[in-house]
Amino acid sequence: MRWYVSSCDDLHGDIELPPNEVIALGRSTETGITDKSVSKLHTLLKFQPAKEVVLCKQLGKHPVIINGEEVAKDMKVRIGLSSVIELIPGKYRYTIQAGRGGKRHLSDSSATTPVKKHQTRPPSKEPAGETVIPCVSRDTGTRDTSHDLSSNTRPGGRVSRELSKFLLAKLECSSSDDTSSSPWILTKDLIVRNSTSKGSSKIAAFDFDHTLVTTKSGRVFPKGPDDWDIMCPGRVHSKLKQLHEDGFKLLIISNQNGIEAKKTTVQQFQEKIDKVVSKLGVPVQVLASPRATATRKPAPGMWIAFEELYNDNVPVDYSNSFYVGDAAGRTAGWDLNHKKRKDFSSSDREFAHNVGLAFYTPENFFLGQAESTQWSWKSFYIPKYIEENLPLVQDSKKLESSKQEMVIMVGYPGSGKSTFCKRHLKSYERVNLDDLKNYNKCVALIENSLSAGKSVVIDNTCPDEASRKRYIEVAKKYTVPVRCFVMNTTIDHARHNNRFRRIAQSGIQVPGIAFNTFKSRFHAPSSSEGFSDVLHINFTPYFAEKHLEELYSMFLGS
Ligand SMILES: Nc1ncnc2c1ncn2[C@@H]1O[C@H](COP(=O)(O)OP(=O)(O)OP(=O)(O)O)[C@@H](O)[C@H]1O
Repeated sequence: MRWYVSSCDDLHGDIELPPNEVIALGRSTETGITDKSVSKLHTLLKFQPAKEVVLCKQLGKHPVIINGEEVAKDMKVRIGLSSVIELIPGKYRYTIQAGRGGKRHLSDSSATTPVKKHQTRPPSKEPAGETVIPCVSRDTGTRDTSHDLSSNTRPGGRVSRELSKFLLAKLECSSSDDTSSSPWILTKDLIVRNSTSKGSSKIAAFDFDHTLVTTKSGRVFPKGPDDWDIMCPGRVHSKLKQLHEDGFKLLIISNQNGIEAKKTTVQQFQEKIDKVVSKLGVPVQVLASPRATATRKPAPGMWIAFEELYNDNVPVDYSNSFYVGDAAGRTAGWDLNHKKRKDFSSSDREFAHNVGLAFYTPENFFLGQAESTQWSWKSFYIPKYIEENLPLVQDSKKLESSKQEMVIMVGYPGSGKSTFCKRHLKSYERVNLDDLKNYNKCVALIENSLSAGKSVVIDNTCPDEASRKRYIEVAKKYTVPVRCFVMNTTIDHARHNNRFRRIAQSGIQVPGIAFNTFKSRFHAPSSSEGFSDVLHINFTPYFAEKHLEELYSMFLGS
């Protein structure tokens, strides 16, 4: 399969990306770009067929925008098919395409290779600081109002069978309730309203609030159960009717966070959906998530449940299916008039990416407006850490000491402290406030262990001097040296771990405020507090099973 870079603005024919060779994209007679803000060697591209990625390095002094994210000079990123590169923000847009045939030309079939092969400054080895930007659904940046889904290059869904099975087993959801004539199936993790339409390989899936319905009052959140209206009614009605006639199964996939937050009830949601579905006048299946487990978008649980339980065992044709949602990560002023507020998140776009569906915004899908390229992913995206391969600890310092000691861990909730202690300080007594419930019990366990000659590790967040001092005092009493291990995990990464713990291990999800509290209290530990050494621990991912790594590598929200 050959890969190409295509000008979205039809500036010239497609440029083939030769495998494992570096080419430059920039100002040249061949590209026709004369704009001085584009350098001659603006962006270097290297197609790596074995990894199915294109490595991009930015050389021009102005940043490029890749999939909505700014990439500064000298930064490298890896991108996939359908990724969009803007050489300068909003201008000279290119997309990565694949094809089996020869070179395609958008406008000039006689175009020669339009950029010079770059010989003098090839990227050296892949840098530690390389960022990975996931490839995106083909809507991004390309003007696509026709929804010709046949050109989607994505081969199929992204979720493996193992992960599907794993998550389905975790979720409380069921395929049917034979004892009831109601279309509703209510379980802890999923609210389902069955439709009369049969399963289909073609799925037209939609978010609910602010995609199919809006509030009558104009508020973001409805004032009450009757504060709703169909979005741009004419367009939505005709589009859904057409899709239904064309054999698409219509599906709503919606987070209903208000239920867990007790702002609304399941019954109120059911009443609203009944009215909306009746007003839409076409059969629509509804799946909604009442709590923040694997069914909460962007996690893939609702889609997995749909595919496995609610599509009459008909396999989904991903080249003919898509998802439309308003949570697209667009920045403020993304519209033509620069008036629109920023999207509250990118969870719809992330959800579509996780499961492998093409993604559209409602403005593009229903109103035919060009997709804005002003967007970015809002959730943490982990593969860059997996690929960075940082050493666990700098300078090959020893983790377990041969002499008795106390280690105090410091790090955000969810930063991986407990996992680290269990894996790397196995012979130490682990003292955890969450397990023991109070400080006195912690001190008792520390004293017992130290007097028995055993090393201890304090596995609490310990953000500031005061929270560490009380443990250092106990160590002093036993004349045992103390080291401090600080987790380098960032706040966003820790939030990601927190979601992963809830989804994969049905563990606790620490409330969001705990992260901000840690951040505001954090005071970097120093040897002046009485530490014989302070070590910085890099988060080093480890997974016992492949499907867990797969889940961890997805967008999970926060
Ligand atoms: N090295 C790792 N590789 C893969 N997953 C990890 C790793 N470290 C932690 N995790 C996952 O991240 C989540 C949080 O990890 P862990 O419970 O160790 O954090 P913590 O800092 O002890 O959190 P808390 O302070 O809230 O108790 C868990 O689901 C865990 O499985």
